[in-house]
Amino acid sequence: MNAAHSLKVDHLSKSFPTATDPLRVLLDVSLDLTGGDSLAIVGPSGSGKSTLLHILGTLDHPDGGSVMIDGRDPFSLSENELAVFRNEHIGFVFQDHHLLPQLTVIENVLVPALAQGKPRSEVFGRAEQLLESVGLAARIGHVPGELSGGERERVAIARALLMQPSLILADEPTGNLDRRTADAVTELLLSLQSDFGVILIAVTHSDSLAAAMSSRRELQDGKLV
Ligand SMILES: Nc1ncnc2c1ncn2[C@@H]1O[C@H](COP(=O)(O)OP(=O)(O)OP(=O)(O)O)[C@@H](O)[C@H]1O
Repeated sequence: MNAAHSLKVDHLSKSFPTATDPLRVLLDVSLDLTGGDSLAIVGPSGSGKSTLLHILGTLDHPDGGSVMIDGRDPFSLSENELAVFRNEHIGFVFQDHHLLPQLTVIENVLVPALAQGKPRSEVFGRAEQLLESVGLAARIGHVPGELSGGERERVAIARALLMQPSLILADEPTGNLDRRTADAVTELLLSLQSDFGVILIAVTHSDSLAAAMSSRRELQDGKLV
């Protein structure tokens, strides 16, 4: 557990405008997590899982309620401050992993640091170590197109951990993988998350991923139950 990392969500709400009444997706969502916690969010299609993940990732604003990450309200920051905050505090692992096809594996892992102007020499060693942790030390000079789906997902995990985030948000991280590869990626993600004391929130339809996390909540009628 890493008490320095915290996520506190209080009475979050979000609607989207439509031609008639607004579509009320999140009505009253609250969460209280600290470093080392892992939470699976499940729920039917359209229940608002991705909407919630986008707000927790500070990629979208809530209509009401509050989000505090490490005791700070990201939505009180300016656009530029928020971009830096997001880069330093939040790692993303998405189903289609968003790796840049023209960059090598290690360059992809370095992207969050280079985007922030950190010298390559300062972070290269950590990127190498992370790639070793995910079993890809021998592949650092390859491009994503030369890797399997599970290997690409492991690059995305290494990239998400580069900036020593407080929070990792995963959207269907094993959705495109066969069962055996999915189980291996799940095990790796959870073991690194626990070693680094990061908070992990994963949206998933996978029962085996949800069962491996320390808690599981369902989004139902705009609330987590
Ligand atoms: N930008 C938007 N504008 C209008 N409606 C939206 C917008 N984004 C999402 N919605 C609607 O909000 C609801 C929740 O969508 P969301 O993508 O969060 O669901 P989900 O639980 O992640 O679904 P799935 O499991 O199918 O990915 C859906 O009815 C969707 O159509």
